[in-house]
Amino acid sequence: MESLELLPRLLFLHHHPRASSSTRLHTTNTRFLPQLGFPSKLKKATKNATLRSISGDTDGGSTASQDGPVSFEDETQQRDEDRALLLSREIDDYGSLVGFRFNSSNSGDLRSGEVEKPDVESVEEEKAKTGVTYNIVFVTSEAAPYSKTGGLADVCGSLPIALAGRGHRVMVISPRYVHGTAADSKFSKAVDLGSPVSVFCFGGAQEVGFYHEYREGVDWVFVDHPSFHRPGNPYGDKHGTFKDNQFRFTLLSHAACEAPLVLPLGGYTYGEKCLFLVNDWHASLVSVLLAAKYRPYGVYKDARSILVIHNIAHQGVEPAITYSNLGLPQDWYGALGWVFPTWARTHALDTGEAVNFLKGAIVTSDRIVTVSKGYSWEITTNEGGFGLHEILRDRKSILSGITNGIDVTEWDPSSDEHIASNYSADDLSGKVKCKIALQKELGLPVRPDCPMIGFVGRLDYQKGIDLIRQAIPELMKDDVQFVMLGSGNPVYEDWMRATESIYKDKFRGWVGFNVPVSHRITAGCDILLMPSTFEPCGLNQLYAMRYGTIPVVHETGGLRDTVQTFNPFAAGSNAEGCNAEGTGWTFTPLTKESMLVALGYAIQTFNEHKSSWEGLMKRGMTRDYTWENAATQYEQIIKWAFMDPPYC
Ligand SMILES: Nc1ncnc2c1ncn2[C@@H]1O[C@H](COP(=O)(O)OP(=O)(O)O[C@H]2O[C@H](CO)[C@@H](O)[C@H](O)[C@H]2O)[C@@H](O)[C@H]1O
Repeated sequence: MESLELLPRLLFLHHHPRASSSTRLHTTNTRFLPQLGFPSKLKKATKNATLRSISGDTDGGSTASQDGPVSFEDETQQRDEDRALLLSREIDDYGSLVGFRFNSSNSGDLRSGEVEKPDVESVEEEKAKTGVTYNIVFVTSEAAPYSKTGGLADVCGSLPIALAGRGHRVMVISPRYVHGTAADSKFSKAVDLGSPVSVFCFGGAQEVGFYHEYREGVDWVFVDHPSFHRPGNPYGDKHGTFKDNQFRFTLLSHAACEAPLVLPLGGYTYGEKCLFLVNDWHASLVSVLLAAKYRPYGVYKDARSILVIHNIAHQGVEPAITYSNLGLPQDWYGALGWVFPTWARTHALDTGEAVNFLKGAIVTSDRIVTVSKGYSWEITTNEGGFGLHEILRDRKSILSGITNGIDVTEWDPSSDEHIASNYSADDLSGKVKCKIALQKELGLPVRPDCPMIGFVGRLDYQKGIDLIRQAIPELMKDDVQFVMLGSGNPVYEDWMRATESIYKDKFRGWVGFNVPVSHRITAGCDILLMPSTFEPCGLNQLYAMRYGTIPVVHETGGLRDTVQTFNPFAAGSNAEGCNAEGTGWTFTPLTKESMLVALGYAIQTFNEHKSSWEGLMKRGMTRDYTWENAATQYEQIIKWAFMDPPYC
């Protein structure tokens, strides 16, 4: 079946108007067997493990075999011999191969990086968790630990591992950001696959390479191109946002569409029947390419795409004239076409016409997911949709919200290597040691009794820094300490430095991006403040609760969904607050006054009601933050996506 599945692709190569690009790739690359698109290097390794043994399809097998027809008995014998290679396969109701597992020890030489050796029982156990397994391809501009500016990286660094752990075959594709610094070592285990492809966009053929690392059950694939090799973060540097981001992420999207077809990861391509999880605007072109460039030629007709919106404020909007650069058929302009409202136009002759990448994916993807239920509703409102609310309302029937999980191994106070002392809900004694160590590190007076408030995040309008700025003079009158870690808008960075010099004994502003320090603040503080103007999910409040640090948050999006306000009078509670409810405080409206009231409650409870405070800490620390729950929900949405016909 694998061979049959590849057929449409081959037809496409002959009939596609842009066949020149892709055809050259497949027919001139001597690493590929002409009839199947399999690398010649694999011929030896798969000599016994013919394609028939993978698909169970005898027709497909005879087409595929290099050694002539093989009888059923021979085939069975071969299957037994190759048992170490092929552990299980998954065929859907239509006979298509939808998933398989194989023992990479036989093909270890083909797989770069670490070699996983699953045993048959554990693989079967994993598969039992899900019933059906899928080939899932995450496309993202950042994935921890390789690249990170925020929560997108956290999600794309940990959800794939959770899904792979449940038996799916999972690939993550993101750019290979290297620029000759120590940070490049994060990519050092990824090896060059030696299979560059040419993609057509921006007026010509652009050659991109692929690097690969197999880690924790996931194929981490990095798209290599000179435009990803420059100082700064994935989106910009000290001079601002890179001006060629549309080019860079168009490359990523084109490369991501080719990867499942051409990269023999662990010996086999992912093939056409895969599920693309496209994250935010940087990957949004994938959904449009599937519908406009591939599917009309029979390629990816069995694939589906799901758009995951982590932040609707960033949409990838560029002048309409850039459409012709994107490598899309001219008559698909409408998918990305976008007109700014009159008030947002810059001058009288401005027609407001633009291309909007995120809109393109909202229109063409098969399902849409946001990172919390609350946010999935908010983006359909005038206030929360950033201009896309009406289109989202139209697609409401395929819009869902799934609250993020977190990496509970990286964020575990009982084993965290970044913090001064480990602790858990059963033994909280280490937490105060973390606080003392943090106060020492920051040069603040060492006072375990003084409530310490923390903030960690991008210094961006979204994160409510203006509210903190307004509230600081009043807050600093209280007996508190406040530490902020963040980078971003230079205005806010300067303000943090200036505030530190005014309140030397109370305030610290750490300008920069520093993961170990973020762990130490999360562990050392008593309270974490998140006055976000909007927050699709928010991860820091989850990290905080897991570390026994009480979140005080604006009641919005995922913050409202995940933080429950403390209620000392819940049914059955006694004077000591036993059986009380809640894990923090939420406030609304988004004003300085209501934020200070919520902070006041938190400070008072910390100072005067120790047992209630401990209850708050323990309730937060013992919650389930794993990805299991979210992964199950993603599986459901994937299943629904495959039940419906694809967008075309
Ligand atoms: N200066 C710094 N030093 C070290 N670490 C820093 C840091 N600044 C931020 N971080 C880290 O970056 C991550 C930020 O995650 P968030 O979810 O809070 O926000 P973000 O807005 O980036 O993500 C978007 O995507 C995520 C994922 O879906 C949603 O939760 C969120 O609401 C949405 O806005 C956390 O791991 C945090 O610790």
